Amino acid sequence: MPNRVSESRLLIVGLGLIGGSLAAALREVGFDGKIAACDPDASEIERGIDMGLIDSGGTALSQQAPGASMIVLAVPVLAMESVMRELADVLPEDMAHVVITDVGSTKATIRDCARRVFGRVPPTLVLGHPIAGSEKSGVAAANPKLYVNHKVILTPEPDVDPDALTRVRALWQATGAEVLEMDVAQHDHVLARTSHLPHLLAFSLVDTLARQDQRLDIFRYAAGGFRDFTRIAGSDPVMWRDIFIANRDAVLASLDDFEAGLSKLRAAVEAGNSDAMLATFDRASHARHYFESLLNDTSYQAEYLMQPQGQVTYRVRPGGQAQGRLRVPGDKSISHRSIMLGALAEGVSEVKGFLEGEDSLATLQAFREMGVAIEGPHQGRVTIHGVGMHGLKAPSGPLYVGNSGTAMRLFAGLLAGQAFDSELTGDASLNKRPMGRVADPLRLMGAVIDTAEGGRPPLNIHGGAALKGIDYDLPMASAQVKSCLLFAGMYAEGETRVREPAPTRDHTERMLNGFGYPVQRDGDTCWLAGGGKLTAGPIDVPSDISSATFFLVAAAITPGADITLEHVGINPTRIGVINILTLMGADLTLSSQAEVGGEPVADIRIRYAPLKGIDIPADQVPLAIDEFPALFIAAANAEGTTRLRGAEELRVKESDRIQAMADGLAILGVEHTVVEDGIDIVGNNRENVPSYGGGRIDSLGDHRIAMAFTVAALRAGNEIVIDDCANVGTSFPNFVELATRIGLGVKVEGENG
Ligand SMILES: O=C(O)C1=C[C@@H](OP(=O)(O)O)[C@@H](O)[C@H](O)C1
Ligand SMILES: C=C(OP(=O)(O)O)C(=O)O
Repeated sequence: MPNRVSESRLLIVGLGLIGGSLAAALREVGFDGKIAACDPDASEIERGIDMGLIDSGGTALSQQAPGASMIVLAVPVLAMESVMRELADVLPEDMAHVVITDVGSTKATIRDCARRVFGRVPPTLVLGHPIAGSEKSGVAAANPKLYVNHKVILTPEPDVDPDALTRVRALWQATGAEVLEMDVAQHDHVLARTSHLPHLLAFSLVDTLARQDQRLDIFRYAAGGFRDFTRIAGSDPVMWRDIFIANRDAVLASLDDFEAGLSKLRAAVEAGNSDAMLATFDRASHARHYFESLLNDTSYQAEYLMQPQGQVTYRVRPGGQAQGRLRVPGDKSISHRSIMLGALAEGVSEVKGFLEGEDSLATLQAFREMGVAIEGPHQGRVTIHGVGMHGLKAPSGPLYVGNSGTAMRLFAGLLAGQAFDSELTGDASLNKRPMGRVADPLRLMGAVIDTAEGGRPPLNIHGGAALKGIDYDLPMASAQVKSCLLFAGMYAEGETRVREPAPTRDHTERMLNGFGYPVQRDGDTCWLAGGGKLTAGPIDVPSDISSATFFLVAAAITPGADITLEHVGINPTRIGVINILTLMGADLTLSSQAEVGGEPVADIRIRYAPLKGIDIPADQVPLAIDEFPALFIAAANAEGTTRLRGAEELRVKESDRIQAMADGLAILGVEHTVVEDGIDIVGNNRENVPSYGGGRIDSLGDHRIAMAFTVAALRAGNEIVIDDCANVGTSFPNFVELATRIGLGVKVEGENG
């Protein structure tokens, strides 16, 4: 066993909480050597023996040191030098056989002591610091679990004896600690900020309040905040005095930073500057959650952005009804853009109907990490305190955008225009998707962007590039690429013009105009001039037609069905699904048409009518690009063949949607032929006979594949089981609830909690 502690006699000098807990931990793991202790307080030694922690001990180092194979110095930092001097006297000239280590909270002063006492740091002296403790002191408080899952930092000198280092590591690993190494200066700098400064503040706050006249009341009524903030003010005063003497310079530097931050906050409170206060509290609150997730060893994304990523399986009963009135969540494309534009605007934007799905929440979080104060979401309401076109701050790490191609591509355009460097990364599905389509034209504008091999994420965007407008012919019909370039164009010199091979969703153009940033259009080309600004305003996000589609198809294929979907966005660049279903014979009616925040909306009623196969018109493909998984299910329930061509873009979505759907249709027994840019599907619509069988289908983690096959079960002969459905939460968090409400039998398996 490499980590076995094989010391014959361990001597702990200073039998307090730290030394006593070390002895207790070693006892608990069955350490078979002798443990002795030396402490000026004879009663502590007696107590240690009574507690069974040590075998022997005494107050004189000259009697305890000889014969020890390892000595742990667990005395206060300022006592280190005198202890080392005594050791130098009693230990033999050649100290090669005794390994010495310490537990001091500062390292440079202890290294200096060693140099003064021994002439150099002996190779068998391994300086260390267990980051564990408690406000309690004395051996009576010894706790065998004190070090479990705590860090112990070793700060060995470059010429350390490797055997000594191995033995000290083994000692701490045996207590359950995680052992790290760093150099002395780094240790002292880090500890000044993470431990010494907070202790100083806690001592100071309690002392200040305790000196005030009404201190009894203050302590009697002090609430949890006081208790939480000041627990460490109960720590050992001598030890802490020593630490502040020993680590003076690093502590003062961190105190300067703190005082600067505090005086800014003071000014904000004084002026009643609510934006400044919110921005600080919001950043701090998220940073605190981030630390907590680090401490708990879970990833930030896993904890805050993603549903538990365990395997989620939908088990869907064959048959069922499709009846009712529903409102599906807010539009994903508009939700992303509302945060992006609201953040860069001047003023406060109030958003209603925001999609609280993982994709749009990841976008919101990314802006928080760039210093934007955002309140909510609370039931679809979000308040964004815009920072202006140049007000974003450099994030402290990579920006994680989850599963969302839209976020990564639109962010790429925005970030290319910033003064700071940034990195965009996503989940396993997104990290396989092509980003050259945005990186290439952005480079033509002067952006400096690195991608992984094959133009895949992560994207590293170098700040400070001077962008120039370009005139760009999109090689594919993509609203994401168009929007990316328009966003970069706001930061570019001159005009940025984008020509589309076919119309794609125009939310970016509408919303920019709504925020007072003029975007013009002539035929297939739209353009804007750089250097403008955005003015905050209210945003009303309509329900997402892409989410509504699953229920449109549910009703279109289920005899007797009648569903009304309320307040759905019917932007002409998004209604391919309405046009295609109508061509297939579906019975659709629109009512309550209105315009909200520059986007048309309507209630859509759909009643069952038998469907027939069609050739999908090429011009409808970009207008229904996200709706094809569901439309393939409609096709499987339509009499005759439905033919789709010109849809190669489907191959680079969250999955290869042509292949993923074809594989699922094959399992259900639906006849089909796959081609590079589309598919032929041969369906049936005999009312009293199931259209296909059942089976187990892999959604490949693609939300739309999972939801499409859920709806397919309405006309299946047997149960459909769909694996890997957790990502439904990216676009449609309450899908199962609404599906159940209209009459589908969905059982969710494997969800945590
Ligand atoms: O701009 C947008 O919000 C979107 C554009 C489309 O992608 P492409 O631009 O890649 O076609 C669409 O598939 C995506 O769900 C959202
Ligand atoms: C393709 C989609 O989204 P994105 O590209 O943003 O991941 C989608 O929602 O179907």
